[in-house]
This record gives sequence, C-alpha cells and structure tokens, in this order.
Amino acid sequence: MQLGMIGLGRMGGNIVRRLLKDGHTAVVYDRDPKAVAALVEAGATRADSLEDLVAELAAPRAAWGMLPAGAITEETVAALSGLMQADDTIIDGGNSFYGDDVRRAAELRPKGIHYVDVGTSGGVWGLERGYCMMIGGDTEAVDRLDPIFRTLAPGMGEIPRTPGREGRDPRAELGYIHAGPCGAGHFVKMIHNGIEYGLMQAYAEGFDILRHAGSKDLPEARRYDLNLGDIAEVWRRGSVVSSWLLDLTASALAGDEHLEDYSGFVEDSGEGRWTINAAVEEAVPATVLSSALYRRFRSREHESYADKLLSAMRRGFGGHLEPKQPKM
Ligand SMILES: NC(=O)c1ccc[n+]([C@@H]2O[C@H](COP(=O)([O-])OP(=O)(O)OC[C@H]3O[C@@H](n4cnc5c(N)ncnc54)[C@H](O)[C@@H]3O)[C@@H](O)[C@H]2O)c1
Ligand SMILES: O=C(O)[C@H](O)[C@@H](O)[C@H](O)[C@H](O)COP(=O)(O)O
Repeated sequence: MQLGMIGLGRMGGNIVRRLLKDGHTAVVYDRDPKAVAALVEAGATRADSLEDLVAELAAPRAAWGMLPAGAITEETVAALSGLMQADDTIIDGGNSFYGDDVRRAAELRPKGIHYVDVGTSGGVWGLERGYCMMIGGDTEAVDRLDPIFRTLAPGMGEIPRTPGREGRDPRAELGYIHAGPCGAGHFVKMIHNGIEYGLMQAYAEGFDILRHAGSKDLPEARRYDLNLGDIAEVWRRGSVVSSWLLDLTASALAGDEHLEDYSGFVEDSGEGRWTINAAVEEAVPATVLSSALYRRFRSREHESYADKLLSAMRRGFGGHLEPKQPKM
C-alpha cells in the first residue's frame, strides 16, 4: 500500500523503513532535506513540500504525520486539509493530545476527509521490534489502512497467547487495536505514557534505595555494598518485576552503574500531565502517576523554593538549622 509520511525523525524515518522492507511504497517529506535524502536512498519517493507530497499520492490518499505534537502538527494538519480531497485520510501518529484529534476530525468531516489518530509506542526500537499502535477513527478509514498497521505492528512473536481470548479481535494479539472513534487512540496512548512514568519512577526509586544500602548512617551489620547491575540482570530472569523498562535499566547499569552521562534532569512531553487531568476529570485517584509526574518537575530544580521554605519554617518553630555541609 502507498503512504505519505511527513516527519522523518527517529520515529517517522524508521516507520517508513519498516514499510518499505515489507513491500509498501512511501512518499516522504521533512523540512530537513537530509532526512528526505536518507529515505529516498532507502527506496522512498521524495517530496519537497506538502503540496508535492499530496500530488505524488494516488487517491484515496493516506498521509501520516510523525511530527512534534502541538503547533507543528496542528499547522501540518491544517495545510493538508486544504490540499487533500474527500475520502483521503490524514493520520497523526505523534503524541498529540486526544482533545485535538476530536476537534480536527470534526473540522475535516464536512470536507469528507478522514482523520485517524495513532498512539504509537516502541521508540527507536520499532524498526526491529515493531510498533504497538492504539488507533482512533472511523472504521472505514481504519480498516483501509490495515495493511500498513499489520506491517508496522510487532505481530504475535514469541509472546504466549492469553488463555480465554479465543474469538476476540485478533488485532490486539498482533500489536494494534482500533480503540474507538477519533481521539480514542491517543487517549489510550496517553494513559500508557502515564503508566510509563509510574513504572519508571518505581524502578528509579527502588534502585536508589539499593544504592544507598551501604550508607554510613546505617548500623554496620546492616550495610550492603550491592551490585546494582547484577540485581537488574537477575530480576530480568523470572522475577515478578521483569519488563522492557527493566531490560533498559539493566543495559544502562551494565554500561555505567554510576550513570555519569546523565544529570538527572527529566523532561516530559505533556502526556503525564494530560493523564492526571483525565484522572481529575473522572475523579479517579491516580496517586502513583501524579507523584511520578511531580518527581519529574522536582528533578529540574537544583534548589527548590518549597524545600527552602520547609527549612525556614523548621528554623522558625524549632530553631533547627540546615547542616553547613549537607550530605547529598
Ligand atoms: N521518540 C520516541 O520514542 C517516540 C515514541 C512514540 C511517539 N513519539 C512521538 O512521535 C513524534 C515524532 O517523534 P520523533 O522522536 O520522531 O521526533 P524527531 O524530533 O526525531 O523527528 C521529528 C521530525 O520532524 C521534522 N519536522 C519538524 N517540523 C517539521 C515541519 N513543519 N514539516 C516537516 N517536517 C518537520 C524534523 O525535521 C524531524 O525530522 C512526536 O510527536 C513524538 O512525541 C516519539
Ligand atoms: O511508548 C513510547 O514509545 C514512549 O512513551 C514514547 O511515546 C516516548 O518516548 C515519549 O515521547 C516520552 O515521553 P516523555 O517525554 O513524556 O517522557
């Protein structure tokens, strides 16, 4: 099947490569001509503009944006909506806010242009492992794109089948779902990322406690100089907490247990914030996920105003002074 791809970075570039390997064709555009050239070398057709890309695609067209969420995606969808025709499909595979999908789909509907949102997971490993996809949109458009999704998805692989799923939608076992109407795909991906924050935070805190088990503040008989790399490795094998995030943790620790390459400034793309907003709207307690999000904010402050205020109050009520040389 033919697909237009806009945005050929870490995700879009590899998505195109995986499609080409499976016999699909692609017309590619990126504002960076070097990114376009690399994909043309791999077998894709070049486009020098969005107009060019739309002109190269055969009707009914399918154009997938794999762009930074927010203004760039917004402008691209708006430009495509002026270029595409009834029965064409615009796909947003980036990490967009699901409310934006609902609005865009409604704006495109009078023109007869379909809009499909694809929450795409798998990161830079997707070329090899495949992408887990959470899809929102009308059934006609989603079903038409099925050959694309089937190629991009990981497939059954070696994961054992879940007993009791016989007769259910087989797409979930292959690594993609049609979650519901427009926005549902990104909604599910948003919660996936909220969970990702919580899981990551749990591993990070657990390993931090293990790392401090040798602290001089502990009774000598209960101090342990633990090998974190070995612990991560052994937990990968048969333990209850094994996971891909733990695999990545084990790799990082095998490279450098002291993590000297990192400052610990942890960014967030917005997905965690939207997850908490959704929890508030639904009045669902999301204690772990919100605490993981706030921990990311704290990671960016060297000296926190809130912590200073704590010290000021302690000094006020009890005359407690901060240590001259704080232990960190
Ligand atoms: N990296 C990941 O692990 C990952 C995983 C899942 C989803 N996502 C999401 O996928 C989207 C893309 O992520 P990425 O990691 O590939 O980003 P990236 O920064 O690696 O690539 C973005 C590409 O878009 C191009 N671009 C920017 N503005 C453009 C414009 N106006 N017109 C055409 N091209 C333009 C850039 O030149 C770049 O090649 C984001 O929404 C991201 O949140 C990323
Ligand atoms: O499922 C995935 O492949 C990841 O979740 C992916 O979407 C990406 O790495 C996020 O963009 C990082 O999100 P934060 O910047 O919010 O940590």
